[in-house]
Amino acid sequence: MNPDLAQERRRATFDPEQVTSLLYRGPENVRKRRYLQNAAIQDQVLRGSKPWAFQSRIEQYETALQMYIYMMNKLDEMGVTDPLERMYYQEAGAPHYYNPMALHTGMFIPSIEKQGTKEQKERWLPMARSLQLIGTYAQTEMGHGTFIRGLETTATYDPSSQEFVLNSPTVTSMKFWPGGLGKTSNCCLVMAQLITHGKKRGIHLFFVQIRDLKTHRHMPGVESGDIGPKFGFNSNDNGYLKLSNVRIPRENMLMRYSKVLEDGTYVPPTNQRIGYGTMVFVRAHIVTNSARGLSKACVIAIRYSAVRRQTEVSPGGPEAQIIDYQTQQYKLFPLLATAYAMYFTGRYAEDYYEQIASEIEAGNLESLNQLHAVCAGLKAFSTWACTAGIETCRLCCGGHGYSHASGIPKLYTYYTPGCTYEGENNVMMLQVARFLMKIYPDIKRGGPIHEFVQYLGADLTQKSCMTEEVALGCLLKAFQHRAARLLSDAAARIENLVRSGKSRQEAWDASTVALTWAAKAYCHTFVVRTFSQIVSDAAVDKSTKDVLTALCKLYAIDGIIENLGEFIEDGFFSPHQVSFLKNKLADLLAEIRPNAVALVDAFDYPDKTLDSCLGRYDGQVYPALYEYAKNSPFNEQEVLDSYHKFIKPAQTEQSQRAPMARL
Ligand SMILES: CCCCCCCCCCCCCCCCCCCCCCCC(=O)SCCNC(=O)CCNC(=O)[C@H](O)C(C)(C)COP(=O)(O)OP(=O)(O)OC[C@H]1O[C@@H](n2cnc3c(N)ncnc32)[C@H](O)[C@@H]1OP(=O)(O)O
Ligand SMILES: Cc1cc2nc3c(=O)[nH]c(=O)nc-3n(C[C@H](O)[C@H](O)[C@H](O)COP(=O)(O)OP(=O)(O)OC[C@H]3O[C@@H](n4cnc5c(N)ncnc54)[C@H](O)[C@@H]3O)c2cc1C
Repeated sequence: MNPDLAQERRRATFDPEQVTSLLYRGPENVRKRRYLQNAAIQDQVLRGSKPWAFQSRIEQYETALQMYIYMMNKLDEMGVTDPLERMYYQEAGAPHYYNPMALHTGMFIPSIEKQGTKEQKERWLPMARSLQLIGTYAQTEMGHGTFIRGLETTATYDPSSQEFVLNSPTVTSMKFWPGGLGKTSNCCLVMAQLITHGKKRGIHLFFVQIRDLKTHRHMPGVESGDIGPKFGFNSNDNGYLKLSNVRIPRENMLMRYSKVLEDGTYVPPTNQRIGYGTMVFVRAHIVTNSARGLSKACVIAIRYSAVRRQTEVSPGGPEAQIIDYQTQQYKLFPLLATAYAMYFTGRYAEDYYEQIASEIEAGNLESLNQLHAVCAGLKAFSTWACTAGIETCRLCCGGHGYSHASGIPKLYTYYTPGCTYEGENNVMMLQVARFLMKIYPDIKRGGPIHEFVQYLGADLTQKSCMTEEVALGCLLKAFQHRAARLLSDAAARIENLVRSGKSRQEAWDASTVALTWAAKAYCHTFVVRTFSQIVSDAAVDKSTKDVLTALCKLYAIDGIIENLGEFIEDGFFSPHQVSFLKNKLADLLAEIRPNAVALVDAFDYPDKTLDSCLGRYDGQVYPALYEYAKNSPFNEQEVLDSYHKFIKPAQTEQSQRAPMARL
């Protein structure tokens, strides 16, 4: 054990086990999580041969497939059915690979479960669970990802044969990006424009078999393939799909909410957006996923910062641990606080999703819009925070952060597409703004509205209650004030533009930056509120609560300092109050410092999950880096063939022109 890291753990003022328990919802869940992680870590088959980063793309794909299929079988044998528990096992078993069948379990099966009729579930789910059907969610096209009402793939109903005929009429209508579509899947749910009786009825999901179930060759009229290497996700065959007069039976349209009868009569759903449900479900889960990504980067960067020593503080004295530099703390500790904030908010988002989803199941769609706004906003807010945070962690590791040995570049390339997939973040924020603007008149009137948004009607002339002590309640009020004011500013801007003669749509289009500010501020407030609520309700001892409260305050204060203009432009904070905040920020960095390592230990990631030479629990960073470097295929030969092919001839040629000087 590295002595600095051992010392850090002795210095902690709280029991990390209590925090682990809070993060993973109780000691029983922690026990199960550890059991599954250990089972994966100890499994020889999952050890792998060659480090992930040294493999070709095809090798990465094949290794990922082999490992995930093995793990699916193992999980079935162990009787583990809960998706989260399955994920814990997989995360420890194959942390380096993005599962080529992720869309099968993450979107294909859930879509059938949520949007299929009883008969459709009976028909497809057993086959999907036994991998006879391997499916994906094929919505995005080359020409459209965001504006899904503009999708071009058509599904035209032919009453004479009671079939739908699917077509990709243009190059841009080709499905493009769906995970596992290229080579892995033999079927997919295709989002297509339904046409019956010659009329367009909007987009709907259709089950389409794209490959023969025995030979895996393409079905007639189907062309599909891999889209090529990407920034990350390279063990996944994100694919393209072109459909030419592909016929499927009427029963293959997912008909739980909307139907096409035998004669082609269209029965619309109660709410046209109910068919977007799978996206809402995934968005709710992306929040905790972002917390996972950012927390892993924090574990790596904070442990490494405790081990790494750089620069004599006084001439001839010992070099300081880099974690002792206040600037390093200012980069890392707010991110640590953000990771905790996102874990707690993710838990809230998942619980809220389950609550509203069961209301929807029971036929009550009243809260669908609000659920959509909450999930869209938190998905965007959390993925932005995660991606930016991972990059800061990488920079905090200096040169070694740039190596795959650190584990951070892979985290970055794995998490950054979260800002784009499942709804591009700016577009998601505009959906939040749309929801807020829609209820704004009710907010202003003081009409009955959900407690999430009540504060948005607050008196905007009020000033901050902040004192030198910097209470959490005052911090939350500051976020509420900022969100209310930015929303009011955006609304006022739209009204002014309308009064000046613009149409409502034109006024909206000319106000999307202001609307996005308002939506982000709303999401930020949501996170601060959730974090402070969970910390204040947490059943932990006083020393643990003190540490978590310090983290929560740091999250809030850092959020204010980073967006200071928005908090002071209307005079809400006085210059005096801003200096209280700045002083408190510095105090909190010092307060968190002795607990930083214990706070990352509390995330409880085994070394195998982190897959990082810098983030090892034992802090043996330097021997690990040396081992990793030795593994490079470059080092398999003392002299590479390329020396004889290129360098030697070049040297010979050069030396003929100018004879080599004696060394
Ligand atoms: C994977 C999860 C498994 C979970 C298992 C359980 C836990 C196990 C743990 C495992 C961890 C895994 C965690 C997650 C891992 C992440 C890995 C994921 C891998 C990658 C997957 C990527 C997949 C994809 O990207 S699929 C494609 C996604 N595409 C999009 O998101 C498209 C974005 N565009 C849209 O959503 C729409 O087009 C939109 C909203 C921009 C505009 O739509 P539209 O034009 O129809 O609407 P508007 O005119 O703007 O509004 C009209 C009206 O509709 C309301 N509305 C819009 N959307 C919705 C909705 N979704 N629901 C409800 N209502 C909606 C809107 O509010 C308006 O209402 P008004 O009342 O009229 O104002
Ligand atoms: C790794 C990865 C995996 C994916 N997996 C799947 C999958 O399994 N299945 C699937 O169907 N799709 C998948 N996708 C596709 C993904 O869902 C889309 O890329 C995403 O929805 C964004 O759409 P787009 O690419 O059309 O972006 P665009 O909409 O073209 O966005 C480009 C820019 O335009 C801006 N913009 C677009 N519209 C608006 C607007 N109305 N207002 C303001 N700004 C706007 C955006 O903010 C962005 O800056 C995946 C993508 C990636 C990267």
